[in-house]
Amino acid sequence: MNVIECNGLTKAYFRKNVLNGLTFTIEENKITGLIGRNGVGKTTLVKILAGLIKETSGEVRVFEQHPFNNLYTSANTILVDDQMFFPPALQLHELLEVAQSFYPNWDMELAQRLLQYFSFDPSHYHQTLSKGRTSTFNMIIGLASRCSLTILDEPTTGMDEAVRKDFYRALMKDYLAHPRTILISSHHLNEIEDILEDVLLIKNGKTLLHESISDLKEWAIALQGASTVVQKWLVERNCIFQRQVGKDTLYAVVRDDFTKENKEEALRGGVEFIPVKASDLCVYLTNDTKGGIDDVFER
Ligand SMILES: Nc1ncnc2c1ncn2[C@@H]1O[C@H](COP(=O)(O)OP(=O)(O)OP(=O)(O)O)[C@@H](O)[C@H]1O
Repeated sequence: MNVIECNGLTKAYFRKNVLNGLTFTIEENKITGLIGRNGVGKTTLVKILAGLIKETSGEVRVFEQHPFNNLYTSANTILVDDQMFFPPALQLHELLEVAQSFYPNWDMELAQRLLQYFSFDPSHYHQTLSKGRTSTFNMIIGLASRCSLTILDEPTTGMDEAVRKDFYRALMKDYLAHPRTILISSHHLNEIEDILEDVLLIKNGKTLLHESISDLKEWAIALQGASTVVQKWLVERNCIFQRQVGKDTLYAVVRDDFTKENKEEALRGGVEFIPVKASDLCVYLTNDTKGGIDDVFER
């Protein structure tokens, strides 16, 4: 079953389209990374999916229903981000009790164990927590709610390295024990790629790529060697990224559609084939220039 279906989804702010005909589906019980550059519309998209804002046009379905102001989808969806609002008069332990009354799959034991593990004082108030502690508490709510659709928008903002690692481990363990549909928006694909099954990459308000992480790792290949030789292999290929390495060596990333024979010939000519990390590929694909920041310094 598809938990999320978007078809030609657009969202405009002041007549300017942020989402521009976004089409994709997400199946149930998968962990998908929502990846895109700053300002591409990730938060806008997850707010639409969580029913907090309304699309401008196109179709959006969550659990086969329109999510905006929808009680069914909101009871089965949680959006964890740094804008989560909690009643300021309630202490942390009271917030857990309120959450328990709202989310049907809430696991109070897990929430309390995590609260203790991360050394929270249950009598503290949410608005007095530091940035990293706020993210950690919000993540506890996100995990313990066990919502069928769990959306995490930049969930590790402000967390230190140790807490980030604990968070991803906790997420993975709980997901394996209680599979659900998880959508994680993050700038740090390298940090989350080990736990992802799929990657949804957006650019210019559209789906640029929606692949399994294993396919993404083999989607492209880098060629490195003498510039003239590498250039020969770039003819009639769409070069995704290229960088001069040293005086006469070129590093170029292309779609990996080489045959075995092609590769053997290139290797004989001195070209080295280097795997491209999924996180690097996403950066290259979403760059507006082929050489990244180096282009700024080229004249
Ligand atoms: N309420 C709003 N009113 C007007 N413009 C908005 C509003 N919310 C977002 N935008 C604009 O929409 C664009 C997309 O913003 P959004 O926050 O969805 O991007 P994002 O991909 O989550 O960015 P980041 O990675 O930097 O968090 C930005 O140009 C932003 O300025």
